[in-house]
Amino acid sequence: MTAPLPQVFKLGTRGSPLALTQAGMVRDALRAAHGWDSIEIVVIRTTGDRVQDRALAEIGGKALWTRELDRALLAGEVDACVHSMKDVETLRPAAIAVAAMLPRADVRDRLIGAASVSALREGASVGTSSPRRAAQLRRLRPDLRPMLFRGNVDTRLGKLAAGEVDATLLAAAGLDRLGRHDTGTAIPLDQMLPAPAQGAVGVETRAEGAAHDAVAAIDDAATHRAVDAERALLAALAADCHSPVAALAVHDGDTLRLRAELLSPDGAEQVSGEARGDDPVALGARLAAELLGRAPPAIRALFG
Ligand SMILES: NCc1[nH]cc(CCC(=O)O)c1CC(=O)O
Repeated sequence: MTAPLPQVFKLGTRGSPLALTQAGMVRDALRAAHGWDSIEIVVIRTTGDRVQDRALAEIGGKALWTRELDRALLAGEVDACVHSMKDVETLRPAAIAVAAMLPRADVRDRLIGAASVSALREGASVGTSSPRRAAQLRRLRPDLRPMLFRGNVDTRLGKLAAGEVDATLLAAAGLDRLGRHDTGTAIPLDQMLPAPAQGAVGVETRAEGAAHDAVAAIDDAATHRAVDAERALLAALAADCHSPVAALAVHDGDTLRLRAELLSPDGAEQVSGEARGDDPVALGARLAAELLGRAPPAIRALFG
């Protein structure tokens, strides 16, 4: 039996300004699709929100952004949860499904504090706690010094303004959603390939039931297929958040073109490649295997 839709549809989210903006976008899309006027946004504090002083990779990884939201979803306290797909583990509980993704935003990273990576002064410090961004920066410029940098977008921009670092990197998607269209300069994709799923907002529901089917009505299939390919690559690599991995799938007619890059943490070693295919999951797995097969030992040791 399928559970009926509740009177008030509850949308779970983290409480950061970006998370709330994204939840509002999902609410608006559900309202437009179904005419619902009773959608309540329920803020749930996650472990990732509480722990601000250490790199996520040290304290347990991406699950820290979803655990409390998963629990509320499975307990029926909310009907759906909104996530940045970039922050969602590839291995998810079987009773939870990604019912929809919103149309993807600008996938690039933006540099804030200099006009380009080459314009940064010799030895500049760059605030980031992303192993991918740190490795990519050092591959481009071994003199740069990545510095641990956490907190939400406004916190990071505040630390930059206070002079704690010379520059920082943030996803264009988050900046744009916060109305910060003029903050920073986009780094070209051939210099910095984004994180898998960057720029994609996903909506998870319980795998079965009316909420799943109602949310599926707002799915952007093109975004969903591309992100599925990127996440399949990540899953096949058995990557964790210590592993510097970049990936981007784009549509080329009916086929997907997936590019990916694996790096050593210091950026000294890199392996990259691309593949095309129709089945997102098979494509991600195939490119992962191909890259691992060619990866130098320093990179292969980070995976599996
Ligand atoms: N890890 C934090 C996070 N998760 C999603 C985004 C940006 C929005 C997106 O990629 O959809 C950000 C901030 C950032 O990386 O600058």
